[in-house]
Parts: sequence; C-alpha cells; structure tokens
Amino acid sequence: MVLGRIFTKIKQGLTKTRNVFSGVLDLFTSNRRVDKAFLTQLEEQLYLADVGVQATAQIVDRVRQGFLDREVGEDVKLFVRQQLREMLIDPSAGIHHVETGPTVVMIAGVNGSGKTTSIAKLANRLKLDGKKVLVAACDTFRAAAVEQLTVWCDRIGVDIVKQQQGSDPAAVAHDACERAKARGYDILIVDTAGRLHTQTHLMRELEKIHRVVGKQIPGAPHEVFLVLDGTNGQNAIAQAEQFTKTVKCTGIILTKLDGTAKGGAVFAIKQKVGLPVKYIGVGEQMDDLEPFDPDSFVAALFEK
Ligand SMILES: Nc1nc2c(ncn2[C@@H]2O[C@H](COP(=O)(O)OP(=O)(O)OP(=O)(O)O)[C@@H](O)[C@H]2O)c(=O)[nH]1
Repeated sequence: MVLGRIFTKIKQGLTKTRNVFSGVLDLFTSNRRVDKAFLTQLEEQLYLADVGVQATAQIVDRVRQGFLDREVGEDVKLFVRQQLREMLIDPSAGIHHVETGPTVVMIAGVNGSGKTTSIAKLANRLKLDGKKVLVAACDTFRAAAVEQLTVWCDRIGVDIVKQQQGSDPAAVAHDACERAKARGYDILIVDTAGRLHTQTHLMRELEKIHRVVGKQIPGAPHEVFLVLDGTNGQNAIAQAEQFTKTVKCTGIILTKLDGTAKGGAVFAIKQKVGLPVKYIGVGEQMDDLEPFDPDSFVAALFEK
C-alpha cells in the first residue's frame, strides 16, 4: 500500500520525463525488425531522453549484438529496460549509518540547485525514521542561507547550529560536532557554501570543514552528497564533474525532477561521473524527497 503510494508519487514526479521516454517505448510497438534504421532511432530517442551519449551507445550496441535481424517485440523492450536498470544498480544505496557516534552527512552543491530544500527534506525524512537530527549551517557566506535553513529546521522540528554571517564555517562545523557527540544525535547534516569567490577558495573551505569534522568524529564525513539541479540535464553532469574534482563525493541528490523532462540524466550521471544518485527531489514540499531506487525509477519510465 505504502509502496504503491510512493511509486505513484515517483511516477507523477517523473511525468515530463515519462513523456519524452514514450518516444523510446513507441519504438517497441511497431511491427518491424531490429535493423540499422531501428538502431538509429533507438539511439536518437535515448539521446533525446537525456540518457547521454555513453550510456546510449552502450545500450544500442548490446541490442545490436543480441537482437540484430530479429523481430522487435517485448523481449527487446524488456532487454532495454534491464540494461537501464542494471546501469543504475548500486550496492551503496541510501546513507551508511555508523554504529556508534553521529553519522555525518556533508552536503555540497551550487546555490539554486535545491541544496537548502534538500537538506530540509532529508532532515525531515530521517526524523520520521526516528533519528535524532542536527543540522550545521556552514554556509555562512550568505546570510539568507542560514535564515532559510533556520526556518526549515523550525518547521520540521530539528535542531540547528549556526553563527552569524561571515563567521568561519569550520568553527560552526566544530561546534556542531561537539554538540552532536555530547547530546547523542544520530545524524549531523552539514550544509556548505555553494559558491565562493574562486574555485580554490571553495575547495579550501570544503577541505577545512572536512578536516575539522574528521578530527572530531572518526571517519567523518561518512557521506558527502552533491546536490544537482535535475532541470539542467547534461549541464548538471558537467557541473558534477567539475565539483567532484574539488570534493570527493559519495552520492548525488538530484532535485526538481518533477519540473523537467531531463530525468534520463540519472543514467548519464552514473555512467560519466561514476556516482550513484541517492535521493531524488520530486516537488517543493517537505516530503518530496525519495530514496533513489533503480527498480522503481525504471518501472516508472516503462509502465503506463
Ligand atoms: N519543483 C521542485 N522545486 C524544488 C525542488 N527542490 C528545490 N526546489 C525549489 O528550488 C528553489 C531553490 O531551492 P533552494 O533549496 O533554495 O536552493 P539552494 O541550492 O539552497 O539555493 P540558495 O537558496 O540560492 O542557496 C526553491 O524555490 C525550491 O523550492 C524539487 O525537487 N522540485
């Protein structure tokens, strides 16, 4: 029942992506053979669905190898569905909670990507799972960032550690770790600045937070999630490539999938950036963040 509701929500959130993906699905209803023209069309449609050059080439190649000159039918469709699903499978799904001490999740991403909203949604989700959640407002670069995060935390009912604008983000991280340890929090979510004056500046700041957190809590940060705006499609991938040169990330939160037809970028992200999508944002409300599940995602694209 609950699963059904979540699936319906994912399907609704992916409406626009589903519409472009119907171009792929229509190919399997036609009465024809797997020939050069079919493979070219498959390539075009996957590409149009933002699946990305590399992922598209891999699928088309495998269809050619397995089905050339055979009739197009359910088996080819199932094969493509399987290929897409397998591309997304990742053994490290979700957040890895440590056994003792707080689990630290650092959140990075450029301003406007949906970083603040995603932190709020994640905090809300973890709280509903029974976790004691603390948020560290380390984006001290912009006053609005701290204010916005405070409003969200109040609304959700989770605690926040903050200092005034312009203070050292690493100091905020330090305080937050102390508090998380002293008061038995299960999870500490650390917000970070989205953009500073230069890339080097940003890198130094993120590294410093990383170091401070690691000194306070062994193994921390346990996860580093990069928030990407799903409406950017292939540009989000370029951004991810750029960002991961600066910070070592463990996963992606892909936002705003409800507002875009470019949800196929999920495949390209995994292929090109090598990072799993951990959560997807499918709306602006607190409960509009879903753990990314390859089965449901691909099923949502393939099922009526
Ligand atoms: N439709 C939709 N909108 C979203 C989603 N996630 C975030 N948004 C909206 O995107 C806008 C930017 O989100 P923020 O969370 O403020 O983004 P940010 O990265 O923190 O950016 P700054 O506030 O500029 O630092 C807001 O209007 C959010 O409501 C989503 O999954 N779906």
